Amino acid sequence: MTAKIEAETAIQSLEGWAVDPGEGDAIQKTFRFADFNAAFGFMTRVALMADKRDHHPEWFNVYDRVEVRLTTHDADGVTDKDVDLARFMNEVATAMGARA
Ligand SMILES: C[C@H](O)[C@H](O)[C@H]1CNC2=NC(N)=NC(=O)C2=N1
Repeated sequence: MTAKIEAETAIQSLEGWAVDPGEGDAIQKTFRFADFNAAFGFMTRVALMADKRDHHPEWFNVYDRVEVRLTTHDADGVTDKDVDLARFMNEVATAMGARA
């Protein structure tokens, strides 16, 4: 199993990510896109990679906004799997023209 790491440590190398202030160890980020098409394109690309890695995001979409929360359920906290998926999301979001 992947080892648990501090959420504060996890976000250090991740542009735009923050420690989730809610219950449980997790990291979070809200992505904004040009429209629903771009937001859903982002979600589609991420979903395929997440399933391939067997590591799935918690997320919520309204129109051009995608709110993401990452945690590793099996480890009951944040792990490198979350860091890797967060980094992939940042790359895809940039490619999809996400707003800063
Ligand atoms: C059985 C299956 O491999 C596990 O439930 C996987 C699926 N996706 C997962 N996703 C996340 N975010 N955390 C997990 O611990 C996890 N575990």
